[in-house]
Amino acid sequence: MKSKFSEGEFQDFQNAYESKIPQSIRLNPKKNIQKFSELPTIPWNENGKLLSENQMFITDPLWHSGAYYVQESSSMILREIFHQIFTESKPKRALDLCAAPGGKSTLLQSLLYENSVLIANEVIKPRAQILKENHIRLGISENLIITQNDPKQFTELDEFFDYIQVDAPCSGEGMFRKDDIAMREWSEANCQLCAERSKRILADILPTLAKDGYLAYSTCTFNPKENEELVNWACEEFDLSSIQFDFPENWGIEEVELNGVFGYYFYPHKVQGEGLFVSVMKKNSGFGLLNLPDSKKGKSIQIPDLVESENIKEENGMIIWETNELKTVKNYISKKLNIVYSGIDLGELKGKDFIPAQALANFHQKLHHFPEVELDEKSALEFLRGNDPDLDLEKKGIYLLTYENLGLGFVKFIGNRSNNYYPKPWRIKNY
Ligand SMILES: C[S@@+](CC[C@H](N)C(=O)[O-])C[C@H]1O[C@@H](n2cnc3c(N)ncnc32)[C@H](O)[C@@H]1O
Repeated sequence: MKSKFSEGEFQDFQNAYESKIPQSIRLNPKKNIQKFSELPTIPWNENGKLLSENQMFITDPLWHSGAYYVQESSSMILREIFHQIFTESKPKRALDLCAAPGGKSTLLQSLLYENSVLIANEVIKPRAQILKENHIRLGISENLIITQNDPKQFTELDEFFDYIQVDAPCSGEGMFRKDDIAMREWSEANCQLCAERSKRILADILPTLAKDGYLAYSTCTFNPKENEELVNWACEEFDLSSIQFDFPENWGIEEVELNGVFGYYFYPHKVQGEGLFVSVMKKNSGFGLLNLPDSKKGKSIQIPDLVESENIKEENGMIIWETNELKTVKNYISKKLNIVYSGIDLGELKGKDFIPAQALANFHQKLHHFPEVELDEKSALEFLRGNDPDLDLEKKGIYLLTYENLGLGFVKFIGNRSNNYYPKPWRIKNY
C-alpha cells in the first residue's frame, strides 16, 4: 500500500483502519417504508442509506419483511455501473457467478427489467441456501434461477449471457477493518492462490459471455495481481475491451489504468465504505447472444386462494409461479446445471387445502386472497420468534400477517390459537 500512496496519503489510509466502520443498508425499491428516509443517501445509489450508528437488524420486523438489505456501501456502485453501460437496452440473460450471500445479486435483480432472467449461482452448498433465503426475503424472485455449480460447469453455455457479474473470492484486504478472519488468513502465498483462482474462474466463465455483452469483475482486495493485472490478462486472452466510467470526483473513487485497462478502487480513507475494486469488460468477438426457442406454454392451474394467472403451474406437487422466459431458460439449463430454486414457490396442495409458502408472503405483489392482519411491533416479534402472536380473530383459516403493510408470513388460525408458518430456520432465536 505504501507503494500506491504518497507518505501523507498512506497515513490517512492507515488511520481509516482505526475509525468507525460505516454501516449501510439498501432500501428495497419495491417495498415502501418511511424508516431511514432522513438518513444520508449513498452518492452512487439512491436506495443506499448510511446509518449513523450500528443497529441490530434481526429484531427489526422491517428487515424480515425484506424492506431493506444490509449491504456494504461500496458494493452498491453496481447500480451506477449498470446504468452507465446499459443506456439503451437492458440485458436479457444475466449471471451472478459468485452470488452468496446475495448483496450484489439482489441489487442486480432490482435493476433488470421484468422479462430478463437472472441466474444467481453459488458454488458452496450451504451458502447457496443463504442466497435463496435472502432473495425470497426481498421478494424479488420472479425471474430468478438459483444454481449451485462450479464455474467450470457453465462451459457448455456458449454465449448464453449478455451480462455477467463475478464478485470473486479474494484475499480480502479491503475487509480488514470489518473482518478479523480476512486479516488472519492473509499471506503472500494466499494472495497468489487467489489470483490464480480468479484467473481460472474468468477463463471458465468468459466463453459464456455473448459478443457485445459485459462482464463486471470485482474483488474486495487491493492486490493488483487479483485486480487490474488480472483484468489486463483477460482482455488480451479473450478479446475484450475495458470500459472507462465517469464517476464524479467528489465520490472519492480512484481510477487506475494499466495498458488501456481501467479499474476503480474504493479506499476506506476516501469513501464511506470498505475496500473494493471493480472493472468492466466488453466482449468484442463471437456470434452474439444464443437464441433459445420459446418453450411451450405449460398448463396453468387455478387455485381459489390465488389470483388467476397463466404463470401459476403445478410441479411435483408444488405450486409455482413461472413466466415463459424463465421456463425457456430453465428447460435449457436443467440438464447442465444444478438448480436450487426457480420462479416463485407459492405453496403446496395438501388434500384440498392450499398451504402457502413463505415466498408468497414476501413477494411485493399480492398474488393471493388470504385476509391480512396488521401487527404492532411486539406481536410481529412474537410471530418472528415462532410463537403464537395471540390474534383477535373470529374466523378460522389462513391469514397473512403484515407489519407496516408489508408481508411477514402466514398463520393458520384454528380457533383458540394459531399455527405459525414462519420457516423455522428464519425464526429470530435461530440467529
Ligand atoms: C465475495 S463473495 C461474494 C459476495 C456476493 N457477491 C455478495 O455480494 O453478497 C465470493 C463468493 O465466491 C464463492 N466462491 C468460493 N470459491 C469459488 C470458486 N472457486 N468459484 C466460484 N465461486 C467461489 C464464495 O463461496 C463466496 O460466496
